[in-house]
Amino acid sequence: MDWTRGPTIGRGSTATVSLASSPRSGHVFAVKSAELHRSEFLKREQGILSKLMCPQIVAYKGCDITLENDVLMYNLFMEYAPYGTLSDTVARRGSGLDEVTVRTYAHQILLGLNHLHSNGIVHCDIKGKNVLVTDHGAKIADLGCARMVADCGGAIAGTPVFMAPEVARGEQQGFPADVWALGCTVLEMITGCAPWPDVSDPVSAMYRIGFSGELPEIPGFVSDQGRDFVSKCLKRDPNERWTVGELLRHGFVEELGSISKVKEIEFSNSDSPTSVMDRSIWESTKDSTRVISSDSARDRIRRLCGDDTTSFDDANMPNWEWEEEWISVRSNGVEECNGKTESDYVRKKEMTIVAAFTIL
Ligand SMILES: Nc1ncnc2c1ncn2[C@@H]1O[C@H](COP(=O)(O)OP(=O)(O)OP(=O)(O)O)[C@@H](O)[C@H]1O
Repeated sequence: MDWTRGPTIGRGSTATVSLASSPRSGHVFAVKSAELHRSEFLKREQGILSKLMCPQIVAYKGCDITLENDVLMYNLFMEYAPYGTLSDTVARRGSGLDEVTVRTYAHQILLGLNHLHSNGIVHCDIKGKNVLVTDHGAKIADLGCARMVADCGGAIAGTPVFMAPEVARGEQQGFPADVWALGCTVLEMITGCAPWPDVSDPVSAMYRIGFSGELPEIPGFVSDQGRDFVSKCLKRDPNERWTVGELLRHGFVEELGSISKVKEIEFSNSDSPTSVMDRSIWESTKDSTRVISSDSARDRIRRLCGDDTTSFDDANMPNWEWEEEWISVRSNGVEECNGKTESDYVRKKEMTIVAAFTIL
């Protein structure tokens, strides 16, 4: 497929996301790209996203490999979310969202999680920055950390302040860990801040979450129903935490206003790009934090402080071009994502520990 790369609309720790369009159909979509030799997360995301079809999960539209400025790029195509992430929505508001909106988004995230969990997939990195907002509501995105629950043995992944206690301790990361992260995401929507706002770095966040016995604070102004919903998500013992199925029947999300009400509230003053002609570029996600590790919590936390940590700080980040112009991209004969041609270029590399973090 021929397609045209547009302006960059987001950057994460593992990839850059651009607007894209197909000259033939005129369709606009998003393309998430990484240099081929650094595309492990993106390929994993493609493998999972391509098997899913759910209105509350960002829609997969294909993938390819391109040669751009002599660099092989792995590209994952997906539906374009014109309102950016849930965190962007909260930031535009400048404070927390009203409760009807929070309930609506929480319900949609639950529906997306229900689809993942019913297919045996744990997302492992639910947070406002990984939920996209579209005309059809909230959609779960960034499945780069996702995995089959059966494969959740040793490795843990995610963003420290959204980690469940058992994840921070390096013990397990199953479906209940996504539910904890959902509770944190609801708090993010309510307060406008990530949970544990007083922790200054990922290491202390993980110690505190894993070993202190504390819970993130629920503000006093939250309704009884909202407080109860968040409390059911934020049980420190994963066996006591409610499942996604149970939460879908909780009064906080069971009866909701229509999505058009949310759109009216949230999108009326939106400055997000709404068409391919709008060159607004969202803020970079520099404060995004992801840790993947397969050793014990204490070892891992110690390692995160030490020299053998692989840290993708600014100096180590891929040198992404921030395209200001639309660029025509052709697959250059390397069209198969999983075909033989790719293996000619991929240097297979075992990655047991990846820690990518900046100050929260
Ligand atoms: N489909 C999309 N439509 C619009 N914007 C998007 C889309 N996908 C991603 N973005 C933007 O790009 C940013 C980075 O995307 P994403 O989180 O998937 O990358 P990542 O490298 O996996 O991030 P992380 O740092 O969490 O690992 C998002 O925060 C969002 O602003």
